[in-house]
Amino acid sequence: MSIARLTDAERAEALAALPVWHLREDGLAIVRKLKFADFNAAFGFMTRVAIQADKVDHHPEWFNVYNRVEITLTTHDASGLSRRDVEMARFIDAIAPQA
Ligand SMILES: C[C@H](O)[C@H](O)[C@H]1CNC2=NC(N)=NC(=O)C2=N1
Repeated sequence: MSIARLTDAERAEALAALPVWHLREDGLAIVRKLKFADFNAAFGFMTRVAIQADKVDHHPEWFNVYNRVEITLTTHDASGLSRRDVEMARFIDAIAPQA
């Protein structure tokens, strides 16, 4: 099912409210890097994100090495950013350890 891509104004507003995320160079995704105490903490976090992702049918692109996780959010069905990315970013920020 298709979902609307954010307008430039909506994207700017969303990013202003997500200060720990940055816009990917092509403007089609947002990225956040996280660091945890160890692999167990990183993978525990990823598991919680995975359960939420499946629940809302919106899945992250991510990369993990030991205690580091890099998350990219984009909406494939919109070929860019949608409100689903913003909602997922908010969920991630809510469960991420404080920086
Ligand atoms: C069929 C299924 O609903 C879609 O393919 C969903 C699954 N998860 C998804 N995840 C992301 N990140 N973008 C999508 O467009 C997307 N679409």
